[in-house]
Amino acid sequence: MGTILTVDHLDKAFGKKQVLHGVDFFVEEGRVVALVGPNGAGKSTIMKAVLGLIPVNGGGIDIKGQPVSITSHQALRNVGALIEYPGIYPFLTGRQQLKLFANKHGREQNVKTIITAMGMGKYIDRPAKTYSLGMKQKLGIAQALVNDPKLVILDEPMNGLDPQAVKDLRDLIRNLAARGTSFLISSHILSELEKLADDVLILNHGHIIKHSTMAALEQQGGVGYRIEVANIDQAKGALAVANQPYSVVQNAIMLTDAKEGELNHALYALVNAGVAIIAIEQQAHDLEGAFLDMVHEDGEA
Ligand SMILES: Nc1ncnc2c1ncn2[C@@H]1O[C@H](COP(=O)(O)OP(=O)(O)OP(=O)(O)O)[C@@H](O)[C@H]1O
Repeated sequence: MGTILTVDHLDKAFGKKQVLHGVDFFVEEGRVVALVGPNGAGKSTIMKAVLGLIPVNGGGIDIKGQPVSITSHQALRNVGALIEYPGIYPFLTGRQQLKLFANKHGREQNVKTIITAMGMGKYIDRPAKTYSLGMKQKLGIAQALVNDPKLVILDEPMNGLDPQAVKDLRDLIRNLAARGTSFLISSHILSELEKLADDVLILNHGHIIKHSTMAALEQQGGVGYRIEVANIDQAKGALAVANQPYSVVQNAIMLTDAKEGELNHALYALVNAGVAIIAIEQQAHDLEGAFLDMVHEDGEA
């Protein structure tokens, strides 16, 4: 699989404020790439630049060998996007709007397919002014997908969606990616993208501070364990003697980011001290923690 999007040393300033500093990354075909970062990190600015919506001060954007800029939009024919708020015409129905966005070729079928895939059949023939926030968001995503683009750029697509809609959207994106569609998806909530993304770009203060696969980031997040004990004070004493770092939540010992052998070491110390162990649970990988550590180390308090 080749590269569909290359962002090369992108610089952007708004007035005197430098917002992007030499941003470099690429998106490969069929990959779902998460663009993650705190509020104001520059996620939307990158997306607007990739879509040729704002001028940049340096660097370049290339989609499948063609440059994109504020004056050069040819490469965007195969790109679908939802940036910030979906553009909705209140007096048109959802279906009428999708038809407006859909290319002439295969219009009827593409519109029907996306309505079914997004589960919008019940309300698609009502005027959009009667839609809830989540319905409008889904319509915006459907507009981005209706022409079966090769690259899809979605800024905070899960905003306003209920848990079922979030799951449906994830399934749809994974299916499209399996057929070769590439996605660049922003969020400041890493856990939201955990089940969805193949690759992660972490942006802080306009710098890419990490470009990694989701799998590698999960490893970095480390594994945690929760050890429930009968007597928490006795357990704390035993772990202190064994020099084992831990934290306490109610009547349980927590080992966060546990290195190999650490669980054994802690259990050995507890059993040796006669502490009754009631339960041991493995905690999910602490991705959010890994993300916050990286941003914090980079200088975001
Ligand atoms: N049109 C503009 N004029 C001036 N400053 C701007 C403009 N657009 C964005 N900025 C500034 O650029 C920085 C990056 O904004 P951007 O919207 O790209 O961040 P973000 O990572 O998408 O944030 P969020 O998670 O809050 O959506 C912020 O400091 C913001 O105030």
